[in-house]
Amino acid sequence: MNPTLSKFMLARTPDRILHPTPTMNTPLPLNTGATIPALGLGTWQSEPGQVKAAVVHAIESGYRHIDCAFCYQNEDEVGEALKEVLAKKVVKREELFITTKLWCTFHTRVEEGLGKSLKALGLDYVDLFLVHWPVPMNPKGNHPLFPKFPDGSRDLDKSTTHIDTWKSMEKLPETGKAKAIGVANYSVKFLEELLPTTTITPAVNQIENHPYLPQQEIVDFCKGKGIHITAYSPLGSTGSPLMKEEVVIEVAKKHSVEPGTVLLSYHVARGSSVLAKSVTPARIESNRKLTTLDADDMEKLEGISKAKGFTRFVYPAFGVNMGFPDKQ
Ligand SMILES: NC(=O)C1=CN([C@@H]2O[C@H](COP(=O)(O)OP(=O)(O)OC[C@H]3O[C@@H](n4cnc5c(N)ncnc54)[C@H](OP(=O)(O)O)[C@@H]3O)[C@@H](O)[C@H]2O)C=CC1
Ligand SMILES: O=C[C@H](O)[C@@H](O)[C@@H](O)[C@H](O)C(=O)O
Repeated sequence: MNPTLSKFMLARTPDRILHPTPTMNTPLPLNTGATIPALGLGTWQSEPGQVKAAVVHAIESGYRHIDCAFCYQNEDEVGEALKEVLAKKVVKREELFITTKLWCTFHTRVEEGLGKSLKALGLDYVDLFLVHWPVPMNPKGNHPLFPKFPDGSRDLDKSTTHIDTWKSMEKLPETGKAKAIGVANYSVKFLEELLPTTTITPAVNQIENHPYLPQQEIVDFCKGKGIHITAYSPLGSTGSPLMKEEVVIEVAKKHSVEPGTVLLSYHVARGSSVLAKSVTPARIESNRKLTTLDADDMEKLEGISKAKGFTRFVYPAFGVNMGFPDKQ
């Protein structure tokens, strides 16, 4: 083993680097006994008209993990892509890892929410079903996805809580329609509320995560509870601003790789899986590459937010204290 890596693993965080030679489909363990491929293709803001081709291209070029959500309003097109690759026998269903998410206006209609996604995706089951945000919104408001009050604030459903939502989520694995269940955008505060009430521990917490927002507290907390972290917006979301970050470029040059490779590999080095969105064929291909980062690389990447502070790119105006340390 690389002596620097070995020193890092022993001296700092013993089991932090799980896969010294990661690949896009390195299987990372979930608390269900299943595994999740290290890299997934994101589909948020992938426009209808573009997302089918992106998903087909990704699967044909080796991706096995696709991240979807009902509120992305493109699951029918993702479904067309899945139908095509399955019909062409590029891949078998059981070789794919498909995630989707329960939208906020469906917290009191969990089975119905999953059913809508399954229908759009053309699937009998998903590998992972996540509560998208721990915030129920009014199912009978003035919009099916984003109900608002006249003053523009989000119309929340205060008659129920994310804890009630999880009780309904827990009924899904026995139906076979969701192999695993989990959460997204949960802070330590919300997990501390939820975990004492559960019969099934969430398999995954999908969170915004990148060198501008390392979220060490929730990463460590989840690790202690056996909850796998999936990192979203690893490139800094729309426009991929982190690709231009000097330290990232420096680490990429050292390894003769693209900055994207560094940004994606950072998560796998922490034991997390990671989602990168692109509808551009060359980027979908380039994002497949992961590399091994050593202790010095990780320290440099961790130094970015120490020097510049935190930046969170995805913070919808729910008007709720999410318990994120960078937002208090
Ligand atoms: N649970 C949740 O609440 C959330 C989940 N997610 C999930 O995570 C996924 C990834 O996060 P997302 O916010 O989309 O952002 P990413 O960090 O993946 O960045 C996407 C942006 O980077 C561009 N890009 C992709 N690859 C490259 C490359 N190699 N070089 C230059 N630019 C590149 C894309 O452009 P282009 O497409 O034009 O190529 C797009 O503008 C989402 O799509 C979604 O599936 C994201 C946010 C919230
Ligand atoms: O998954 C991506 C994001 O969470 C996205 O679904 C939300 O930011 C949504 O657009 C909102 O405004 O609440």
